[in-house]
Amino acid sequence: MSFIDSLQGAWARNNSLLCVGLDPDLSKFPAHLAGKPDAIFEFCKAIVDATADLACAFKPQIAYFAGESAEEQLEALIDHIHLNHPNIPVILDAKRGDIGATAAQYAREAFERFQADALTVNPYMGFDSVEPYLEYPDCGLIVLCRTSNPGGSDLQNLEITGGKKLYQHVASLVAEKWNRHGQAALVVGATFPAELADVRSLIGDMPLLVPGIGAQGGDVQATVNAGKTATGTGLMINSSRAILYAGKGEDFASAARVAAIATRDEINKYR
Ligand SMILES: O=c1ccn([C@@H]2O[C@H](COP(=O)(O)O)[C@@H](O)[C@H]2O)c(=O)[nH]1
Repeated sequence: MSFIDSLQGAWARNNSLLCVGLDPDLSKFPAHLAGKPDAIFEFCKAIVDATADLACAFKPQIAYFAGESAEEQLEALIDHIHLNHPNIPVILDAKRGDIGATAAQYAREAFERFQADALTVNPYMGFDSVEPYLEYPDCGLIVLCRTSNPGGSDLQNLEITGGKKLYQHVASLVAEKWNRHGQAALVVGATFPAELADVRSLIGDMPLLVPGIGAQGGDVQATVNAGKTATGTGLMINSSRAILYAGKGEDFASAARVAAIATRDEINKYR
């Protein structure tokens, strides 16, 4: 099944636009996991199993695994999700971007080694740097457009030809030219709801991955109002730290579930 079909199924089945981010930071783990060789896998598996009926997607951020030389635990985690929660797509957040020959290897890594359903990519190097990912038409290609961090404005808000801003150009370029197989989505931060509404007006119903609620303080009501489609979907609203570290003890997964329910329900209030 394609990423887009799987996402649409999860939106409907779980009645949820919540993407649970998997950013495993050992320094924030509960004490009983300290020193365990597979602590990252065990932590993330418990979060996944506690939230799978509440989510439309899972988003592991590769840096948290690679920084601990734990890529094998990432492979095991994605295998676990596919086996036990086959209807929830996995977005590998790696923000790749390089010349075509290298991008082809990044595509193999994401879609063949890790078996991710979608990958985040950086558009800065242009079309030939994203073309290799189009060889995997069932996999999602999620392109950075207007990121949630304050420094995103340094380049993405620059006015380019015709008074357009760079992020607006990226949105239209992806929607009109790069999305040859209907597999594309964009990243737009919840911390910039006006730009989120602007991007939605440029791209039709293309899905948006929206980080920035929770720990980054983005407003849920403004985010949903700005980004939803006419059917009240179109969004993967990510929260990582606010869910993962909602509890500090052995019951961390139950605490994460409570936080995920509250977030899903708040999102649903405004759909
Ligand atoms: O613009 C962007 C793109 C990606 N991210 C990633 O999303 C999560 C956010 O984590 P929180 O703990 O919910 O703040 C993290 O993996 C980032 O790398 C983003 O924040 N903004």
